[in-house]
Amino acid sequence: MQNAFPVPQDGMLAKFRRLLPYLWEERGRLSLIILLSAVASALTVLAPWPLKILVDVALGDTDLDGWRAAFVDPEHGRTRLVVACGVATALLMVLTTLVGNALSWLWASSGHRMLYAFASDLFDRIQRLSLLFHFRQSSGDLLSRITGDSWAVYSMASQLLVTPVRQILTIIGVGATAIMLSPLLTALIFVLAPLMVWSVRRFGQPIRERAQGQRQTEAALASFAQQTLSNMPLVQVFGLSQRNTRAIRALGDRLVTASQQLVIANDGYTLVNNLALATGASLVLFVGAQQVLAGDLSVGSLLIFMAYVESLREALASLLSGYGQLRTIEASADRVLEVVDARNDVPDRPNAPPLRLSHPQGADITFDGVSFTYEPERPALHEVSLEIAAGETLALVGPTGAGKSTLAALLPRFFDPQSGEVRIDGQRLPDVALASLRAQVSIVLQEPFLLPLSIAENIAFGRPDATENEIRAAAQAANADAFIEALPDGYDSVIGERGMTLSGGQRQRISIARALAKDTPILIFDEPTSAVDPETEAQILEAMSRLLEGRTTVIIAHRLSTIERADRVAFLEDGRIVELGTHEQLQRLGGRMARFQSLQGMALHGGDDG
Ligand SMILES: Nc1ncnc2c1ncn2[C@@H]1O[C@H](COP(=O)(O)OP(=O)(O)OP(=O)(O)O)[C@@H](O)[C@H]1O
Repeated sequence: MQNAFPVPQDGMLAKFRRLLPYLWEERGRLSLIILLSAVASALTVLAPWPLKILVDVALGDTDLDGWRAAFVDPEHGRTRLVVACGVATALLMVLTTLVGNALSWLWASSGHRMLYAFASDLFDRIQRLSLLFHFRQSSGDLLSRITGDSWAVYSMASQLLVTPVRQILTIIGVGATAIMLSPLLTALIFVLAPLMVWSVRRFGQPIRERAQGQRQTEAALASFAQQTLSNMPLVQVFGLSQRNTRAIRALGDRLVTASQQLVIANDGYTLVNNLALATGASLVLFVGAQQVLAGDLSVGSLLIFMAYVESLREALASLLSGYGQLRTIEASADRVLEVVDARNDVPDRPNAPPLRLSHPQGADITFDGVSFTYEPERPALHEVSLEIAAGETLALVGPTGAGKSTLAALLPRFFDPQSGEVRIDGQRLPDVALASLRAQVSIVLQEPFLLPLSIAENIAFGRPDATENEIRAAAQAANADAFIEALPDGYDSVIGERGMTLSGGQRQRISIARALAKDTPILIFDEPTSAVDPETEAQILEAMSRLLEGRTTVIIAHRLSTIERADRVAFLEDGRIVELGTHEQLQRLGGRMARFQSLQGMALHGGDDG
């Protein structure tokens, strides 16, 4: 499928800068997160200190800035200091947990708020893009951009702001405290830590690759299952169930292998991680012990260093892994910014006036030298000119691919012609507010479109303020009231709920009722070709006649019975109107339309109610 997006050219930082407004919206919470991160870093630095004081002062003989004198009283020996160290350790642990919880809570709420604000803006943007864009872009791809790639804004805040602030503060705090205790050991851990992190990262790479492999297999399995489930009639008629089950099992086997490989890679990573930590810790222990023996370092300070080795390794690893994820985040940012930057083919001019209609019934429609092309080399419409008078019903007839749907789609501005213009009551469509134009147009599609809502809601779709009586009146006029009333929940029956399904003819009558309820002066009707029984067809035709009254209707007609109801017929071939007139005129002319009709005789007459 052709991609509807231009290739993004910006650098990584420029892309991230464009997502900053979403972070700015959360500035209050983010500031609090940064403040709490500083507290968390301070707690990490303080955590091993009670142990040092316990070892050096309470158990040993060092007098640390008068601590010994203050806490070790001659009466109770060292007990008071031991208790104080125990309480301090417990307090630090509780505080660390509480601050960690507060941080998780704050980040969960503001991170997700940013994510959903961004995803809903993206969804809104996608809904406004022209149908041309949607023809070119698969809905699955757009869905993955909304639900998957919009996480870029969350990950960006996390990896470029929240994590680095916390880890850099920890590194500074740990580094400064360590230098005060022993510059030599500090130098050693600062040289060792990046090496330890590098070795861990080096062996961590296969995990990412294997995790990706596992996700791809999972996605293939889900997509295969989804395709199978949505094509059940085909699966059953062609007896594909066994073949499909074999394919699912094969995918399942691949998934098992991928999961095993991931576990092996994870175990290997943990092993390297622990080896790296053990090497670093034993080197610090060795050099530190020499210093203790030489009287240059206390035992408690050595214990602090041992704790700091782990804290530093953790902080650096987290910083580097965030850095490693930047490319992935950038790839997602690209995909969401592509949607943000996608050119809107049907721009809505700011401050455009609303469409003003000048007839009591319907509106004059003019197609003036309109050309349109989906793909450059295959024009779908060639300089089509056509006038439709207010209140007239015009049937568009022609072979498949002639351009009937394309011509009709220009009216609600699903897309704009590349040349020529469309006017309603003399006003060029791009000159009026898009919403006001679409408010005057109803569509009944060949494939009736119903949402999993109640029948009443489906009818009132284009006019949410319709009263119960108006909904019922529309259903009655569409010959739908009787079958709706016969349903267990009547108008409150929800489509698709508890197996509630409707026949093609019933669905069609609901979509006619919807158009009647919207009650617009302009109607586009794509006539259903599906074979319905003569009684249902007669009911649809009768409902359709009521629908056409007092409106300007463009009807893509496939049946003789419909063509005969139209005031005029435009016969299209290869994107051109080749004949135009009343049905009788075109019959008498004995030209393309008459020939087409006689060739299509069976289809045109087959469903006719006459
Ligand atoms: N989404 C699209 N992308 C590319 N080309 C398209 C697209 N839709 C239609 N076309 C092409 O434009 C031309 C006109 O198509 P259109 O659907 O308007 O014809 P139609 O007369 O309504 O046909 P049908 O009766 O089969 O619905 C055809 O050549 C078709 O292949």
